Amino acid sequence: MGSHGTRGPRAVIIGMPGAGKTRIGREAARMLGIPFEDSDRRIEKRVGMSITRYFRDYGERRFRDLEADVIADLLTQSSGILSLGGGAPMTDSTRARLREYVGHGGRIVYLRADPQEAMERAVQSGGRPMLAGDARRRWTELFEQRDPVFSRIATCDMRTRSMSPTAAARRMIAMVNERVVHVPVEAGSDYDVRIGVGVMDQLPAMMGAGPVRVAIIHTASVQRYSDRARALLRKDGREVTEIVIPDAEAGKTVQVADGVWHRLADGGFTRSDAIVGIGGGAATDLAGFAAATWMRGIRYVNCPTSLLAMVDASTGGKTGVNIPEGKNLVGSFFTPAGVLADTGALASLPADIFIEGLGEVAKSGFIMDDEILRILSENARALRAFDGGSFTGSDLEPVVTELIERTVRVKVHHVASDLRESGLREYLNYGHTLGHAIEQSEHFRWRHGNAVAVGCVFAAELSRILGHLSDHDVEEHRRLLSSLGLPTSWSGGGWDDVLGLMHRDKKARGNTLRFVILDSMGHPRHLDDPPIEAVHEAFDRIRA
Ligand SMILES: NC(=O)c1ccc[n+]([C@@H]2O[C@H](COP(=O)([O-])OP(=O)(O)OC[C@H]3O[C@@H](n4cnc5c(N)ncnc54)[C@H](O)[C@@H]3O)[C@@H](O)[C@H]2O)c1
Ligand SMILES: O=C(O)C(=O)C[C@@H](O)[C@H](O)[C@H](O)COP(=O)(O)O
Repeated sequence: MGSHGTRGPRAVIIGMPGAGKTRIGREAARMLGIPFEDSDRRIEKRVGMSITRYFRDYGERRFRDLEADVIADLLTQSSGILSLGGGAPMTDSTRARLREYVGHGGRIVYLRADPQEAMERAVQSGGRPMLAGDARRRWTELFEQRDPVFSRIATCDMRTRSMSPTAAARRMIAMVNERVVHVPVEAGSDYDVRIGVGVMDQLPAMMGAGPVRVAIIHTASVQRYSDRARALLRKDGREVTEIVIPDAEAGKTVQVADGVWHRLADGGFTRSDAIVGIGGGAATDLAGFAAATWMRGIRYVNCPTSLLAMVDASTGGKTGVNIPEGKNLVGSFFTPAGVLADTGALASLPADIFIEGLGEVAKSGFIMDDEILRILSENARALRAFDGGSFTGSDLEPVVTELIERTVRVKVHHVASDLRESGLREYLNYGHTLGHAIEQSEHFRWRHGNAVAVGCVFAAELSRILGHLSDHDVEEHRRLLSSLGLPTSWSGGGWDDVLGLMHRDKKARGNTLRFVILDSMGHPRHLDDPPIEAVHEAFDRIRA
């Protein structure tokens, strides 16, 4: 199975002779515990002679036909890492099959060693008919013909200069496992959310060529990821300013934003410069707000480090700060240039903050994707036992990566055509009307995802009271959330205060409340000005 459920190899490796396709591919396959296949070896097996001899006896034309045939078979039969002969992608029919494979989610890694090193290795190992004669000159000629073709067909471009085969294999696995969600933006620039271990390495590329100065805005808790970002950006020739903001909601204030604006002014930040937000959702909300407001908008890239920020806060362009009267009451819609959700950062995430993030994941399941609910349900015990220290490389890692991708896709579905939240996007606010009121009443001692979990039960109860959702579906909310270690009830606050806070929710219109409820699982709807008794009754039902 390919990385996205396609039939065929997990990855196909292409590259020049001497690039290390066999060595690195074999090592990656060993690490993954899957077979390694090499098209050249398969050809030799099929014809019972060496490639050099086949070439000599039958010529290149016959060899290429045979090669295309063998590769067509391998692309359907192999489930491991498949390395292709150096010239294979130059055959039209093979390229067409490779495109088809990519169309179904397959990954093609173009392995690029240092050209001099690859050439010497290829020349010294001998037995390569395409390098007959002046081998070095032939290698260079072939490189010039093949490089543009390889670059076009590959989905991952991997340079191995100064990497050991083990490090290169690890990097390759990370690239193959990377998920990319494209975010179309009406009347704006599209961008990508890249998810996987090590994706932060793509920060300089995502930053684009324009910015000379880059401000990294982050909390102290993620200093190590900021250090990495700074090193990458400096190596890429950017001037980096580091701005450390207070942790969590304390960092999401107008006062903190004001401090950032002064730092940007002192650093001479112009319209062509940029911001990187690193941290949980509070940090990326603040960084986005600083980017949206500095000179009326400069480029920014988010590098979320908490689960909640990876699945939700970093994408979609809602940026903002809280004021004492309410959460997220000041802000703007301003989309990032890209999002790098480096799942390696989850290694340092405290378990309770990981669990909290599952609140938004479950919300996305409730409103749209029952596969999310299935994955959560089937893996509840393992998710609840999350331990950052042993996360990377564990069986839980692909499960979490899948949940992140699916949740981001739910988000993108709702924001792509409704950036400014005039209707469809409001569905993402399921559970938030009460959720935000709980956070506010608890002075943010309750974490956002936990408050949203209770808010989802409240919204489900409201749906049931109004005759939309079945008893079973409401109990399913409670069962799933509790199995993940999330709260489903709240004993703080009082009805009058909570009602007042809900009236300040951004979905409210004039004097009327507006909620998102469910018609049935996966089918949200708006609820305008509901009978206040029903709202009160739903509130009573979530009291502990
Ligand atoms: N803009 C949006 O669309 C959107 C969507 C959802 C939530 N949000 C906002 O996001 C915030 C909640 O996000 P959150 O749950 O990430 O909370 P958070 O930003 O407060 O982060 C939680 C805690 O985890 C720490 N942390 C984060 N990553 C870490 C890591 N890798 N290692 C160690 N510590 C780490 C943070 O320093 C913080 O202490 C709220 O302010 C919420 O309103 C915004
Ligand atoms: O992106 C959205 O739109 C959302 O509503 C996502 C929510 O999960 C998120 O918590 C968001 O911050 C809520 O925003 P608000 O507009 O209700 O303040």
